[in-house]
Amino acid sequence: MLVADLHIHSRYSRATARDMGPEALWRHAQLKGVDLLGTGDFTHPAWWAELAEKLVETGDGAYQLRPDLAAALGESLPPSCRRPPRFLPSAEISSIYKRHGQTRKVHSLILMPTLQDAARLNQRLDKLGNIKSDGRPILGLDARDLLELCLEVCPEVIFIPAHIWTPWFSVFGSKSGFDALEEAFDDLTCHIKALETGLSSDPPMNWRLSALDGYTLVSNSDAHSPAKLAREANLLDCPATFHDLARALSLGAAGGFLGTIEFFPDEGKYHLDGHRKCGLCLGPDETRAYGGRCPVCGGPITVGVLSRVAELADRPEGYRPPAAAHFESLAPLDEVVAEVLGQGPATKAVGAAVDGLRRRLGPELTILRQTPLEELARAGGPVLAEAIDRLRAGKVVLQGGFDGQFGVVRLFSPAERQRLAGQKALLDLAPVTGRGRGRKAAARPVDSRQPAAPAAAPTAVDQGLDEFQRRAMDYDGGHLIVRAGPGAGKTRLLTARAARLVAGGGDASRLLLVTFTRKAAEELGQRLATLGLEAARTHTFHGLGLEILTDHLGRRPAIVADQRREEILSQAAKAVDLPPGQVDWAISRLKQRLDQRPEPTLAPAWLAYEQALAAEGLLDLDDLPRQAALALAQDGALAGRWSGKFDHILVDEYQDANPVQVALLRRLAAGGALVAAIGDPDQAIYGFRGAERALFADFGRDFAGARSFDLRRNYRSSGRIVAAATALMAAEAGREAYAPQAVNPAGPLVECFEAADPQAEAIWLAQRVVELLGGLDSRQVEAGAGARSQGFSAGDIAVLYRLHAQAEPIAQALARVGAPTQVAATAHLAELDPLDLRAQRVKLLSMHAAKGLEFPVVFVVGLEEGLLPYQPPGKDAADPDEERRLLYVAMTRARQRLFLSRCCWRMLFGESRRPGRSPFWADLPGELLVAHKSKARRRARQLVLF
Ligand SMILES: Nc1ncnc2c1ncn2[C@@H]1O[C@H](COP(=O)(O)OP(=O)(O)OP(=O)(O)O)[C@@H](O)[C@H]1O
Repeated sequence: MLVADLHIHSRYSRATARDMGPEALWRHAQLKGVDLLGTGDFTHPAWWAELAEKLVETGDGAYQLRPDLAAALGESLPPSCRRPPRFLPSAEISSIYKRHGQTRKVHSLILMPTLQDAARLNQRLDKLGNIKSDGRPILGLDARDLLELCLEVCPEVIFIPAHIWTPWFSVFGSKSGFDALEEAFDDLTCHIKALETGLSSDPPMNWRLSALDGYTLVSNSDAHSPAKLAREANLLDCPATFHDLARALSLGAAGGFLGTIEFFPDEGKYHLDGHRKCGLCLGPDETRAYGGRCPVCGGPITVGVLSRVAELADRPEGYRPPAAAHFESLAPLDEVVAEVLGQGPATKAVGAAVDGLRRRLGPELTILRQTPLEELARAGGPVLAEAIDRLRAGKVVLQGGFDGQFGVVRLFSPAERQRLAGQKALLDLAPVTGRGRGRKAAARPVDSRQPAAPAAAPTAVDQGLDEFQRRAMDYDGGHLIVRAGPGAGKTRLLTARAARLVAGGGDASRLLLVTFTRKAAEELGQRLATLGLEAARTHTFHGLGLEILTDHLGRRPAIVADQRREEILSQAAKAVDLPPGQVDWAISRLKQRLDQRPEPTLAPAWLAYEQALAAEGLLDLDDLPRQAALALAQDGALAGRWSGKFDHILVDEYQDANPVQVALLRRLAAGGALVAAIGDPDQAIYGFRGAERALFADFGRDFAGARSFDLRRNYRSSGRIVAAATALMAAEAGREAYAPQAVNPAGPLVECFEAADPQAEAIWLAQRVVELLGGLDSRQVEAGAGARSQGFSAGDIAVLYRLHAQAEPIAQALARVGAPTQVAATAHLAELDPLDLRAQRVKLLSMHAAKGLEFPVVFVVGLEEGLLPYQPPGKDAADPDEERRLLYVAMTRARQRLFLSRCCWRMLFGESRRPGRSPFWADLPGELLVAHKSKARRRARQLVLF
């Protein structure tokens, strides 16, 4: 028979013993009596490398410690315990994500046949999240998608939902789990063969759910130190190989799965309900009587495993399914000896006694389970024999654990213990009454499941457009321009208008939608497709230019490759003695206008650049819309074809238009197409690229007879966020009044933080993220983050900054707390793993890149002089009005929570600086803000921006 412990952690996981290395695992497995051990943490690159170096394949589907290492260590083991374990690559992954509108935190145990398979999985995971910062990585990947990925990498994978009942981090957990496996794993549920019951539940509790009948119930230690190995384990009657294990888990008894070694579930940290801070421990009935609220402080009671099982159970307590496997409840040997000796389990005396017992009798599990009582008495005295006899018979006194506090197993009553302390003998002791739980779960009727929270009723306005949006959607009297504030539903209006035009008899293929970025065009295209409008044309200005030019030339124009363009630019820059970057920017700006005329200082470079491109028959990207507009003006036949091509042209983000783009639109509309432009001049942030905000106001001049509409409602942000952002804009000198109105309630105050330095800012931010997510691991949960949970997932949070260089310390601080993080995707969508798009992570991106997006929670960092408005050294300061609009865009991305921060010290452009607050800070009304300040910290000099 084999003892298998499949779930442990290495020293690369948080809060683990330093000696959790392959050698110590090998040694302690033998002291405990474990034959087959999961390596734990194969996802961690350093641990994987150590395993690859120190383990060798057995040849039949498992691993063993390298013989030379084993030989060197063998001497340190008592001969009675020498039975080297085998290893299988294992890992645990924490998935934290939103599903069906709720934050889910689910842990999964994964076993792979070989380290090479593990490496292939790691490669994929590495792209989806941070697997380097912790042996048990946290990913924003749905547990179902994780299973899909594992199956893709290795169809034989063993995937086991871990400790399925723990409240905070499991598939059935009361705090963030599901009510059924199918809810979590959907179509892939059939690939799950086994469930790990965890320390706080034992098989009889699980037998109460008929839904679990088909699964093998496994138990593992989840050990963080060698001493805890095999505190729970599996008993197998099969060879110690991956495939035999997989077979046993899938077939149960028929495959050689004999049963499990269990903790008394009462000892687990979450067996009963309670509130540790208030010292309150409750049984399921009491929790219900208190309505789930702590009677001392009014906070939520942490509902433990017993209650949660009772909630989902469809069978009475005590039911035993016919196919149920055997199980034994034990306590660790050091705890038993500690009670016999009346000393703590970690004391020297207990350690020495346990050593002695192992030397004489063999591994700990053998002592606890199999050694005859007489032999135990001979080796350890009659009290020990009595203690182990009681343990085997389940005659123990239990005090249940609750809300993160371990329970207690006692083998002797207090009176017995007192007597023992005096006489060290047990001969005349009356037996303790049979195994009793501290509290029992009341049998609950089968149908007493809590009904699922009713989904929020859709409001009438949710289902469509409001009256103002509708008016703009329906208008067909000519050109129109819609001025709409942030969160006013511009995208919604755009697609609705397209759908309305087609529904009213329009031809979808004569509909053109124009956006500024490829990403926006792709998203819009997808939305239109869901409305059945695949035939509508969705283009960027560049894409449109390319099509028109292709038609004009009768072939696709050749576009200069990036590298060649750089060479040409640096040649051209030599003609004027300017840096190539500056020449690039100046040339690009010139090409945003039709009537470009370079300044004399730039003219030689411009000429050299244009001649070089022309000599090779190439165009650059800026040429596409520009040359297209020129071609339409010059080539009558072309103009004829294109000016009649569309009935309607819809343009998003019109405040970002430049003169070339407007010219192009005018030529396309010359045949009678109606142009509908939507935008928000307060969000014009691309002036530095040549966009001209004034074109918005000039729409009526460019498109005669245009009617203008105003959308003032803000559907996105809470009232205080809207008020703060509006005040920011209202402070701009000489600005016409424009006040969006929040549809949502006021919501919480905007939180502001003044940090000593970027590191302090990053740490503060990471702590807020931990709270918003309700804790990412059990330490954080037990430190109170769980109770402060606000129901957000990592994907709900964005951190926005002015310069990319600000991201680094924040990404590091987030990695330290284990938050799944993604620094602005640089890869093009097509290059990403499809799961990448689904992974839920805290997004770090520039304020510019956040344009058009929205997030429940937004942090805007670095509100300082020099950064906002941006003032690069030796160059002109950025336009302060445009910088104000940029902050406005950033703040208005937030739906529910907005955090603003700045640093009092920063290394910027190689200079140590003590920047004051951004001047915009003063424009935010104090009554909307709540301020925090960091304690003085040592400057983190290593944090250097540039
Ligand atoms: N009529 C409406 N009823 C309810 N919700 C709406 C309505 N119109 C828009 N919304 C919601 O308001 C939010 C903002 O909409 P959208 O992203 O289209 O705004 P936007 O005008 O493009 O904003 P921004 O310019 O700030 O990027 C979205 O969550 C959208 O679903």
